[in-house]
Amino acid sequence: MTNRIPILRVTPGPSDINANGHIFGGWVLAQMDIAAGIVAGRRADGSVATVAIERMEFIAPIELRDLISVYADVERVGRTSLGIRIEVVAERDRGQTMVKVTEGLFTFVALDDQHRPRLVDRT
Ligand SMILES: CCCCCCCCCCCCCCCC(=O)SCCNC(=O)CCNC(=O)[C@H](O)C(C)(C)COP(=O)(O)OP(=O)(O)OC[C@H]1O[C@@H](n2cnc3c(N)ncnc32)[C@H](O)[C@@H]1OP(=O)(O)O
Repeated sequence: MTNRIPILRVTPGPSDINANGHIFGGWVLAQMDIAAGIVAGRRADGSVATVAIERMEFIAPIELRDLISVYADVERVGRTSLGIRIEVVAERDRGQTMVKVTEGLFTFVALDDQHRPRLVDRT
């Protein structure tokens, strides 16, 4: 994990805290969607849209001062769709502690100019 390059590095803000004092799941889900969309768009060489969140697991809470790294990789290339696996790691205690906080598998569809599914080059 430590040698991999994250697609995003980001910190949550005070407005992202929920009633438990942790970060809203929706905030991290949005970061995952952005990172996975970048990877899917690169692989599909153009526009993509999220069609499904096939799996999403909140493993550990995110804290306000965490530095969040979002990793995303192409897991599957279909006819017009791509499966992107995402892992989110929180860095805390000035880099002393790394915690895997969420993981997920999102499906994207490559889009043409009319926003309809477009074939992805599978070679
Ligand atoms: C040089 C370029 C660099 C680019 C660098 C880019 C950087 C820039 C990054 C920005 C990245 C932004 C990322 C935005 C991410 C959003 O936020 S998008 C917003 C939320 N999503 C939407 O609004 C999409 C709404 N849905 C739709 O418009 C339509 O459902 C779609 C996506 C056009 C698909 O239409 P459809 O008629 O359902 O398509 P259909 O032919 O039935 O299925 C197409 C494929 O999807 C699969 N599929 C459909 N439904 C499902 C499902 N529920 N579960 C699993 N698979 C499914 C099908 O199995 C099929 O797969 P293939 O067998 O072809 O591989």
